[in-house]
Amino acid sequence: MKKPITSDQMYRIEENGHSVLGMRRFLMMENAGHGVADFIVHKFKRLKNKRIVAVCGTGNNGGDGFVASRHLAGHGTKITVILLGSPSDLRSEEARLNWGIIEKMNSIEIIFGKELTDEIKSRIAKANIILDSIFGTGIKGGIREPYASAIDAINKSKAYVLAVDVPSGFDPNTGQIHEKCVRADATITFHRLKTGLTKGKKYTGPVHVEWIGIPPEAESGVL
Ligand SMILES: NC(=O)C1=CN([C@@H]2O[C@H](COP(=O)(O)OP(=O)(O)OC[C@H]3O[C@@H](n4cnc5c(N)ncnc54)[C@H](O)[C@@H]3O)[C@@H](O)[C@H]2O)[C@@H](O)CC1
Ligand SMILES: [K+]
Repeated sequence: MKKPITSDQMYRIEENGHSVLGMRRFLMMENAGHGVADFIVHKFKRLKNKRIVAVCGTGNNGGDGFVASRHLAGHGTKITVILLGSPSDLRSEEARLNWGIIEKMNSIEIIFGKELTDEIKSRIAKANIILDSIFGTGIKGGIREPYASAIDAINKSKAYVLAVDVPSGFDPNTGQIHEKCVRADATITFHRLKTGLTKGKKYTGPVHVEWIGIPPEAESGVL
């Protein structure tokens, strides 16, 4: 197994890949989102008529959820993207780019807002598959609303839950919980294991590492 890394090391590797090697962040996000979609396609041989709900935050973890949803749209599924926030809160260029694409897709239902409305709760409750794209390596401090209620709603649902990078609420470095945490059936993490993911499977389920095309040379000077 390759050596696990901290979230800070991951950001430095990403920055080297983007700025030094020209492997742009939007390409990394494309590979991450495609990896998530591919994982679901292989896990569920028949996706037709499955209700997939991607619950997304406003950072790049959410952006991975937008990309995964776009890839899954070709499989005859019913996909809903829930953005917990406003599109104007999307922080990075790559998340905004991918939001701009799914906004134009009739095959994806989009719901957004800063509160966990009954409509959002109902979509989560009725889902067969949930992509947990609320927080990844950018998580800091206690969980605020509407995220705390969204985590509760995901944990209450009977859906298969795939955590994108880390379960939301899980500290990628220590494996500790930020008050509450998505309890995932499986986790797909990117580039390398994060150190916290080696600390027990209660919240993560089995962890799959997806290579997202960052050249190994980007690790130079970091590891
Ligand atoms: N590092 C990399 O090389 C790559 C990262 N990608 C994805 O990007 C993620 C990291 O993205 P970001 O750095 O944008 O961070 P995240 O998307 O993990 O989270 C950041 C967002 O959550 C908010 N937030 C953080 N803690 C909170 C709390 N306790 N309560 C409420 N809001 C909180 C922040 O204000 C921010 O809006 C990774 O986990 C991964 O999924 C991928 O797109 C591919 C490449
Ligand atoms: K997540």
